[in-house]
Amino acid sequence: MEHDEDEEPPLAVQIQRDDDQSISQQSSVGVTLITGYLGSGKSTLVNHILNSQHGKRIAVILNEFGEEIGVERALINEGEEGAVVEEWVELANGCVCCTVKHSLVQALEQLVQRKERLDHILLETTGLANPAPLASILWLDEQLESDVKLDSIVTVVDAKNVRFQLKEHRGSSSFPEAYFQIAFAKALELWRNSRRKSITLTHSSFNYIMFKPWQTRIWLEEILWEKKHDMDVYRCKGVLSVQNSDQLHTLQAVRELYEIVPARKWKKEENRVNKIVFIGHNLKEDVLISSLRALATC
Ligand SMILES: Nc1nc2c(ncn2[C@@H]2O[C@H](COP(=O)(O)OP(=O)(O)OP(=O)(O)O)[C@@H](O)[C@H]2O)c(=O)[nH]1
Repeated sequence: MEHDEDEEPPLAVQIQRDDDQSISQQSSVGVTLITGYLGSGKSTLVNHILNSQHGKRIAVILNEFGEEIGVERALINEGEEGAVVEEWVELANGCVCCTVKHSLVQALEQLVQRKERLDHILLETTGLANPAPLASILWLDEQLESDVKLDSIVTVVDAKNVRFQLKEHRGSSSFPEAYFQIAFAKALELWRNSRRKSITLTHSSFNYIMFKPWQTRIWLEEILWEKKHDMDVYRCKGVLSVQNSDQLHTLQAVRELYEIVPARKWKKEENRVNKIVFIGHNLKEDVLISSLRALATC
């Protein structure tokens, strides 16, 4: 091949780089996994983070069992200014550590591809999630590796009930979720000093009912305190439409402790619904439904 000795070599051209863009492409978004047993205070912690003045753009991924959808989000108040949550993703139909892994990966991919870059992602698991498979998704998935990274696993522990939760499974061949959640934690949040069955009371006929809070309290106390129907209710949570109130009320119970409190105003476009989730042993759906119906007709 002949070379023209006089030919000038091509000039090296400086590539103009948008520094901000290159930095943002290099750095990955941190994911904090918030785990902990049923009713330990995960949503309360998420609420606290979202309402703190940190100026960060945070997305929240909530994992709920199918029928709980909508309840969990109602229990987390978005900040007064409304801009604290950049994006909500609700993963339904199972536990994120087993059956909805694929949706989690998709949700993470979508979040990191957003035009507006996120500063952080909070992933709140169900109370019965084992964090190990989740940690491995966030560590090993090559496609995700460059965009998201596992920042930490925070396990919220209910100091009042943790001993009971751990003892309950002693001697059984399977480890309880509570063990795994604590074993994998980078940080333990100590709040408040076997598979369970979950029943969701949600029926179109309940949606037009406006409950009286004092009657609802009596109904709940009969179930939780007096064990009137011989059910072992570990956790109960829900949203209620209450008489003479424009506020959506939330119902929260962990064992015998419970509260029914106004959370926020019902939105104009929103249907006032009633939805209550029970988690425990020996739950009797027919008894719960009939006693709740009786309450509504009082
Ligand atoms: N006294 C007290 N109550 C708390 C504390 N943290 C949470 N709670 C209450 O415990 C109940 C359950 O709290 P959540 O934050 O909904 O618990 P969770 O872990 O998200 O519950 P699940 O999603 O069902 O697993 C609510 O009534 C909270 O108000 C705490 O530090 N002290």
